Amino acid sequence: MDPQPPHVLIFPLPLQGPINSTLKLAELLCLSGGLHVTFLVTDYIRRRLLRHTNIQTHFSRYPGFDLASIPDGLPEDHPRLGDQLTEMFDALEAVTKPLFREMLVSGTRRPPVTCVIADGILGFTIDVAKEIGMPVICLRTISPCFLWIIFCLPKLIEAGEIPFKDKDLDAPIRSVPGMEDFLRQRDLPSFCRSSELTGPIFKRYLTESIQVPRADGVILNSFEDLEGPLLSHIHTQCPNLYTIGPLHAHLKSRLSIEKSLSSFRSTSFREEDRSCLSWLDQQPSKSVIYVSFGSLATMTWDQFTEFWHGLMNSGKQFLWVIRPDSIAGKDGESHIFTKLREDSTGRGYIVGWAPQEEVLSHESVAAFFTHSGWNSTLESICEGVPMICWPYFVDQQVNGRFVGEVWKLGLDMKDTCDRFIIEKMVRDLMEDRRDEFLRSADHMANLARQSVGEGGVSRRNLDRLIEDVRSMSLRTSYSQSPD
Ligand SMILES: O=c1ccn([C@@H]2O[C@H](COP(=O)(O)OP(=O)(O)O[C@H]3O[C@H](CO)[C@@H](O)[C@H](O)[C@H]3O)[C@@H](O)[C@H]2O)c(=O)[nH]1
Ligand SMILES: C[C@H]1CC[C@@H]2C(C(=O)O)=CO[C@@H](O)[C@@H]21
Repeated sequence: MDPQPPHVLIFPLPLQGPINSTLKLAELLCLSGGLHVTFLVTDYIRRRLLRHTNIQTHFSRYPGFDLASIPDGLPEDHPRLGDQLTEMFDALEAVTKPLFREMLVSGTRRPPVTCVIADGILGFTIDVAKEIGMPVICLRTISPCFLWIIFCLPKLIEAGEIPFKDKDLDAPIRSVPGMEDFLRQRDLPSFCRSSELTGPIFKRYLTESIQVPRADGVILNSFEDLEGPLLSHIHTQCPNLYTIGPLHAHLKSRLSIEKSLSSFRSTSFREEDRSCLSWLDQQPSKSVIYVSFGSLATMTWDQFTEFWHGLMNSGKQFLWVIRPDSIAGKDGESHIFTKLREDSTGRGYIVGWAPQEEVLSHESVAAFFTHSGWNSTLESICEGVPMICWPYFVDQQVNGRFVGEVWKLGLDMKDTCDRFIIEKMVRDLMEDRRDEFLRSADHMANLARQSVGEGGVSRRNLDRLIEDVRSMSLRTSYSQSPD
């Protein structure tokens, strides 16, 4: 049989965070030339991408690119948010898995798919690929430090370190190699706490610790200078690692070489309020703290008021992203935020969704109050913006610990929400300890830039990934029924 032209089908977890970074990978593969790339999203996500982004116009420049979609088995009005996410995973398993298999074996994709790159939390994609003899590479859009904790879950259980028995959240955790000196109970994901150890999200991650090492390779959205010795630990589980991040910076670096290609306007499937950029233009240099907790995190009204008073009492200018669905019990009550904008006497500016990468690169932004989602963390690192971390769930707890304790790029405020602590941390980061954090933030930003630049390690790892995808495609021997 003649060798197939390499055709990669990329299947991200259908949520804003994972899609942001995976779309960057898709474009990097398109830029490499000679690869067909199918980006597979759910029908729900496709409609939102088409409504809120210029994805079709943008990718029309790549003849080998195709945006495909597949049902996720949920009703259109399902929130696909918060604690209903387990319903999303169940529906993907029950409804999407057989359709995904059919898509691969039916031969309807032209040219036939020769390699799958899928989010490692979607374990069924590995099962299907292995069943039909298709090469499969896992992409993990969460932090490598969290991925390593996932791989250590069996060890943590065996050592009796999870679930926590005495709930002393400052008690050290000793069963994660490479983190013995600084990991505490409170830095583990919330699903490790006894009430959730039998929950669906814990079981999903426990499965992941077995599934991901079955893949032919694992792609990490990070860079070797940031992760250091941790990668050698992950390597014991996944010998074929491609550390090619930060993906957003990597794509920006490649596009700057192409010159003729403008970068993607936005991958957000929420309407961005770009008026915040005009507000930032009116602020003095390095005078603003940007506050944003990602696409999934929510807070109570009490927590919101603590943040409001803490920010107002800090005396600093603040730009705050408050998604309409992010405050419990206040869903869609946007009039509250209009009034808050008036009450903040010009000190604060509130939007429902911001062009975050542009905000973080703006001259007036000095600090980032973040939930420590991995995309936000990398974006802040690349812009040299110090962080205050207020993690919500999954990888964010350990990300916040690495930012505060290991990389020294900011302060970790986890497990508290008090207006006086918020005020003090904002002042520390923007005044009293500003120079200390700026030095380490500038240094890490330079290392990030070098890793994705000409000759950089992430650049070389991407070249290896592309070569491996080509050679895997030559070996793809699974049988496909004719049209
Ligand atoms: O107003 C906003 C707020 C965010 N963003 C962007 O949205 C993305 C948010 O991603 P992330 O910071 O990773 O947070 P989440 O949306 O919460 O991402 C989920 O997915 C990530 C990657 O898998 C995980 O690391 C997180 O913990 C998980 O919550 C980033 O690219 C931001 O630039 C905007 O464009 N505008
Ligand atoms: C809500 C989270 C469950 C799994 C996803 C995830 C991951 O481990 O890939 C991290 O955060 C969110 O994107 C999802």
